Amino acid sequence: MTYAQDISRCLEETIGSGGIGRDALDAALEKTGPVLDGLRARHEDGTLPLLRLPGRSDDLETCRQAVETLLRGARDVVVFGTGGSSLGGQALVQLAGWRTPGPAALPGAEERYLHFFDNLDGPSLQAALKRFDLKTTRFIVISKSGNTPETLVQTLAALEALKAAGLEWNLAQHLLAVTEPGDGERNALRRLMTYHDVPVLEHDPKIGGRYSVLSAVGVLPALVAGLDVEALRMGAADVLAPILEGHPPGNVAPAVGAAVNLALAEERDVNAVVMMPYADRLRLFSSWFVQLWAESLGKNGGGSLPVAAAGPVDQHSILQLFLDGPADKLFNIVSWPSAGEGPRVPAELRNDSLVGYLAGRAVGDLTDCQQRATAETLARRGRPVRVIALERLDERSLGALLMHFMLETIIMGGLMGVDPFDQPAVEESKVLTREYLAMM
Ligand SMILES: O=P(O)(O)OC[C@H]1O[C@H](O)[C@H](O)[C@@H](O)[C@@H]1O
Repeated sequence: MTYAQDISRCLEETIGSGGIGRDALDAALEKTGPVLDGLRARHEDGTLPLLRLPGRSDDLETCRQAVETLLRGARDVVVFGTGGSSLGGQALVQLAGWRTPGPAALPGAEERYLHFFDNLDGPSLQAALKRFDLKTTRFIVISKSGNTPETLVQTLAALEALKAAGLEWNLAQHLLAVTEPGDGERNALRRLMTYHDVPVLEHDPKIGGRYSVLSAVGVLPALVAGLDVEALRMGAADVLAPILEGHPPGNVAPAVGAAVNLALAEERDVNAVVMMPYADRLRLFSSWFVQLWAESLGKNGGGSLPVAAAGPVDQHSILQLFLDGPADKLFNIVSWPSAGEGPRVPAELRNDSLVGYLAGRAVGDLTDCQQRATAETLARRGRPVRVIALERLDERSLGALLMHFMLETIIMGGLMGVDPFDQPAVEESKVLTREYLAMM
């Protein structure tokens, strides 16, 4: 396994009354049994294609070719898409160093820059389209439905800018889209792309946006960033295997995680879940998790509030509240073997009265100790903490982490009796937005 899950500090026997009893955990775990059976059945009959993705590689070649073509002569790659059509890709490419402090270019021989426009904002879009050298700019447009107005408006603006720059004759070189199959009757993005002869990759209609990170939706940006996408899928397969092999729930890490969540909610009124990785390269993983957990489980008056945090930086902002505020949260600390990593403080400073304690230590030594200290301090305060310790920080373990939380979320949906794949409530404001637009 590419990670170890430690839930000991979620238990009453370790942290006192803030934790759950073994009986409550066992009862919750037992409830996951039928949900796991259901997942196995859906893998078998193919009705949940997310579960088939880890075992597939046939589609990766298509993605690779599309990216290779798109990148010819490219300097800037812009990804349009929002929510599940963007956050997974962002979480993946951050592993390659994207949006970590330092130079903005992607690592690699050529100078290449990646930009995700996942929020709609007129002035920033206009300024960017003006500043990009459109001859060397490429657009990857991702929308499952093909009808999300944010993404459509961005794409239409980019098309106009490309035309104004005299590049209308070569739009197929500048754009690549991912959307559901269909004839364009109901899918505006597909119709637009077909009209302009832009290549389109298929988005499986049965893989919802927030579960699509392992599909072309995440794979395309990952390939642009030079990541090993096969390893990503392998990591996901590692997590899925115990479910498909019919292991008891206690041996299925995502089932254990879901059981802990359920028992803490029912027994200890826990209503928030904090995701706190100790790595710059996992900060956007937390953002991806927020959408996954919130949209999947926030239903019928239930669900717990996902909070994206990061260590050690948030020790200097929100940790006070975590330790001493309401005792209503589960903390997930994601660690990796950082000890020995990064620059080292000169050993000669060992006798310095103020920094001597850092002498000879690598930066990673400090973050490793901080991560352990935070987990332990929370536990000593009676706050439930789960530690997910990655064996390494690489594609395989990130694939595992992503799959773990997709499965944990789906299992949690089963335990709560909600459909983890829909988001009916948000549709209402979309309808109202259209009404307001019509009245303007
Ligand atoms: O991929 P799209 O169809 O454009 O959808 C993008 C996003 O927008 C919607 O509002 C949903 O709430 C999200 O679950 C979805 O990921």
